[in-house]
Amino acid sequence: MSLAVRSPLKRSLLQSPKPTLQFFQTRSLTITPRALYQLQPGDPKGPNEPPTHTNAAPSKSPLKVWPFVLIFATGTFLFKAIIDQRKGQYQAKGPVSAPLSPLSTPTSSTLITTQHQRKHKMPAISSLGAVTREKPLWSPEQVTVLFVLGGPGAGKGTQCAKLVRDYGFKHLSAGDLLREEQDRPGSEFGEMIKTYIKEGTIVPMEVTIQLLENAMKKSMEEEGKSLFLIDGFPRKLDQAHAFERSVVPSKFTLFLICPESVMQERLLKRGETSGRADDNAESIKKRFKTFVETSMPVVDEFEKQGRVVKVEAVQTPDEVYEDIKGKLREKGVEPLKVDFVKN
Ligand SMILES: Nc1ncnc2c1ncn2[C@@H]1O[C@H](COP(=O)(O)OP(=O)(O)OP(=O)(O)O)[C@@H](O)[C@H]1O
Ligand SMILES: O=c1ccn([C@@H]2O[C@H](COP(=O)(O)O)[C@@H](O)[C@H]2O)c(=O)[nH]1
Repeated sequence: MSLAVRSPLKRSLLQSPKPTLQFFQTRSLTITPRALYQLQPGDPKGPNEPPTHTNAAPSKSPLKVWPFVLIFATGTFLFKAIIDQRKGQYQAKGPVSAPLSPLSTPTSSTLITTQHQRKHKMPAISSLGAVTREKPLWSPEQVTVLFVLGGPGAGKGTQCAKLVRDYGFKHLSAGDLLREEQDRPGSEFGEMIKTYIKEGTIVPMEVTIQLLENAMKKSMEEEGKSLFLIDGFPRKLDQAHAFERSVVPSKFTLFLICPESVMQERLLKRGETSGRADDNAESIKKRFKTFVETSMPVVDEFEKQGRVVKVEAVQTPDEVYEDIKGKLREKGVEPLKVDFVKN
């Protein structure tokens, strides 16, 4: 676009040498040697005295001014065109929301609106910079992450509670973080999260990854914990790639295998008391569909990379946990040692 605009103007300037020539001819008069010059009334009498006359004949040639006007106008036009083009790439047309504390990173005030956000009609997000990072924030030596995946109701939360007790992990449930953000007064994402959860679909990764990163930072700063169990995440390939690229590569994924009929029964039972908007037959059906179509490809990809530990999750919680412990041991992950002191 810029070429089409620039070239006719450029051509007209190049094809017309006259204005430039006229300009230098006019200027050359002012440097006429003093000896050839007759002193006029009003001319300065000394080197520090200004002239008092203004009787120089006004130039009749408009070409003296037009080259400058043309160059200035062209420059301004091109500058504006470039700025507008860049704005279109990075900004939404809609209103811009202010940063909000749990989702904002204090160092970044960048306005990011990705194609993804536009496609999903998300509001422009201030300070959700985590996913734009090209290098991971932490290395696997600094931070250990185990993902815990499985269908809805497979028992991820139940098993994570046991692992926290025995291994000293920090448990971060992506679903819990999203529900917390949904209920936070003043959250600009609350309504959006509510809709995604009710429909059993996956909240855009920018929000979930920023919530996780903020929670990880908090845990490291306040509790000194850098061993994380990330439960119910990543639920989609884009999340998996973005998290490992910009936050930290995971160590491996613990995957709980459970038939839908068993999970449905558990969720309907849980729904009697959980108060969760998605523990009902209609939402459960949608969650199962999302799990098969969107989340299983994540497990499949990690499995191809040899990074999945699979455990059957139909037995009692304690039996499932025994299997998990055995598999973790094979991977070199051991429980915290407790020394009992005999009296
Ligand atoms: N092995 C098990 N046997 C029977 N019930 C179980 C078992 N594991 C978990 N439950 C029960 O099933 C319900 C779902 O468990 P849990 O919340 O741990 O699953 P989840 O995978 O985290 O679910 P979601 O993905 O919906 O958060 C809970 O009521 C829990 O007590
Ligand atoms: O990475 C994630 C994790 C969860 N969600 C949404 O939250 C609900 C509930 O998740 P649970 O793990 O069952 O608590 C899930 O159905 C998704 O809608 C998400 O979008 N992204």
